[in-house]
Amino acid sequence: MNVSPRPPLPQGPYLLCDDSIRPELPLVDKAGRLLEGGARVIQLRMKHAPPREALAAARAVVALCRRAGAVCLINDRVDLALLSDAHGVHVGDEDLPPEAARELLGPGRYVGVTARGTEGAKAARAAGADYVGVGPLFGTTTKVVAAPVLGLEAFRRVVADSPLPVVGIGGVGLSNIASVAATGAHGAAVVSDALLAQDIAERVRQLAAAFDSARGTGL
Ligand SMILES: Cc1ncc(COP(=O)(O)OP(=O)(O)O)c(N)n1
Ligand SMILES: Cc1nc(C(=O)O)sc1CCOP(=O)(O)O
Ligand SMILES: [Mg+2]
Repeated sequence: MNVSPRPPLPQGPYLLCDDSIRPELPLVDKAGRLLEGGARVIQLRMKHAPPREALAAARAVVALCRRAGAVCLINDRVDLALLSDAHGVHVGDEDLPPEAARELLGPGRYVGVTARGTEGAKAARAAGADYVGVGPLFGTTTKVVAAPVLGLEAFRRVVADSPLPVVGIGGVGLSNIASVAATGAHGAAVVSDALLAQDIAERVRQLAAAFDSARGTGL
């Protein structure tokens, strides 16, 4: 029997806890609000925190997530994932290759990889990834992405053809998360729409309800 050492990544909204949005709010507070709203997957994305602050934040956020029964992935940094006992990492073209991340993390943790289309998803699978983050799905102002916006139709084709679960990213929010769920995507990654909300926890609840209502309907 072939038993995976990692349970499948929970489906639904995939929330990024990002230090570039509302930088005045500590990462651990952001994570607490995301978890209060029921977040089941959090990616800690730190592009500005100096190394010691980043390590402390990773340890604190991972501990919070574990207490809440949520999965915590660290963006880019395999070293911080190991030091903080995170559930895994998310890596892209400018980070360690997924094979190296897998080698360091072993079979018990998740490796997520950025892909721009089906070919990237196939390569990620061959490299030992668990899921692919595919984007930019819609226009985003959170990051300058050196790839064209996919749009829903192209994204739907990637979801259909990908050998790995697909998490859509880029411009996803309450106004369109149902359309992402309807494609059959495993998850929908949300950054600014949640973190800029006045009530972050309530926004996460709304995102989850919208995703669940449309999951795989193909509408
Ligand atoms: C779920 C998810 N998908 C894609 C990305 C982008 O990762 P990457 O290409 O490494 O870019 P940065 O996030 O490091 O700027 C992601 N973070 N999460
Ligand atoms: C971090 C990131 N990666 C992307 C990619 O397409 O690879 S888009 C993105 C930012 C998404 O932020 P928002 O939800 O605020 O649009
Ligand atoms: Mg990266």
